[in-house]
Amino acid sequence: MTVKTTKNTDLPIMESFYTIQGEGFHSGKAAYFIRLGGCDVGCVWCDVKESWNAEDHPFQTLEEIVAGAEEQTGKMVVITGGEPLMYDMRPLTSALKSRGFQTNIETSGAYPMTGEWDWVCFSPKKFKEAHESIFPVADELKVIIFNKSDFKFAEKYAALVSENCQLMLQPEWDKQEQMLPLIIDYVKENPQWKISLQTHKWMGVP
Ligand SMILES: C[S@@+](CC[C@H](N)C(=O)[O-])C[C@H]1O[C@@H](n2cnc3c(N)ncnc32)[C@H](O)[C@@H]1O
Ligand SMILES: Nc1nc2[nH]cc(C(=O)O)c2c(=O)[nH]1
Ligand code: SF4
Ligand SMILES: [Mg+2]
Repeated sequence: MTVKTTKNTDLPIMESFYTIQGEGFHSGKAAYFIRLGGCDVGCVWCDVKESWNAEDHPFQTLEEIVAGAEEQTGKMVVITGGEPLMYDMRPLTSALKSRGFQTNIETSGAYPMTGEWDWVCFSPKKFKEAHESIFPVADELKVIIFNKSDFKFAEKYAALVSENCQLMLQPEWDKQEQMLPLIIDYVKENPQWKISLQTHKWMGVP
């Protein structure tokens, strides 16, 4: 019998799945998602509240996590959650990169940046201030538009990220009908922004 011990590089994993990146700059590409358990940001409209309590999700070793990625054909991995930056992301990203994976992260930026990333999608939240370490390394700023005041919130972060950061506005899923027309008008007036839709939900894939 082998006894499973918990190492401090183990991580709580809610789910892992090979799908199509539905959102943002890499939308439409095949990607293996690894969803970490644990988030204390508390977005009222969060579409994955089951992820919040880390204790609900079993720990996996780095070897187990990477083995799951290696079962798939694609080489792009998206680390999401929950809030991945609640954990030190150096061991996981280094293990993935040493096996030739592209490492992408979806994060609120509410915790200090750790890890070795090929693509950083920064989605700031009103519910918990972002840590300044994310501003220079964000490749993509993806702001969720839940109400009109979120355009001003988006511009506040656009001024903080680097000049070549991609600027994306994504309607909150349940507010799409009201917010999408406003987003369309906004992007026409402010063409530095692009629209991001949650296309996986339209396609009926995870
Ligand atoms: C569930 S979060 C997990 C990663 C990280 N905690 C974050 O918020 O970036 C993944 C992405 O989904 C977005 N998101 C969450 N709930 C949403 C909703 N109801 N409508 C649109 N986007 C949503 C987040 O802003 C984030 O960009
Ligand atoms: N297909 C798909 N694309 C996504 N892009 C970001 C997601 C996330 O929850 O982080 C997500 C997701 O949950 N599914
Ligand atoms: S930060 Fe991300 S996972 Fe956490 S509550 Fe907000 S949307 Fe959900
Ligand atoms: Mg999602």
